Amino acid sequence: MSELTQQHCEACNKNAPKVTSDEKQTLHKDIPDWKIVETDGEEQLHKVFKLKNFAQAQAFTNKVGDLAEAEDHHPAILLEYGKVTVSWWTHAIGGLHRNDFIMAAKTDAAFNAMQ
Ligand SMILES: C[C@H](O)[C@H](O)[C@H]1CNC2=NC(N)=NC(=O)C2=N1
Repeated sequence: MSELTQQHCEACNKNAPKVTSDEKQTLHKDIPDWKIVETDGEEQLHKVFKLKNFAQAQAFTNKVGDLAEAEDHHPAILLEYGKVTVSWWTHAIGGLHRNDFIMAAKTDAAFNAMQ
């Protein structure tokens, strides 16, 4: 499990630093299944999680929501039957902050704990 799961988000404002491309490469190695995609000119982390049915997908969605509230860092989540798509990025800076990699790692851990 990535040691990012043990870390916590720092408060973000518009002056917070985006990850450099070196940091991005290093951090991505801890969460290799996440895709880095550009949406409306802003980089985001995306991953699709497959679950057994709607109830399981909803339970996982709620866990991710609880993590988000605990860290005051919030994702976009698409809940479908047997499938949850999670996207992390930092709205305040229009891109990726270290927080997003921490939250992606915590999301993976929450998923793994349900299996
Ligand atoms: C004050 C509070 O920390 C901010 O509004 C937070 C809330 N959650 C957030 N979540 C994400 N993903 N990006 C942000 O910039 C952000 N800002």
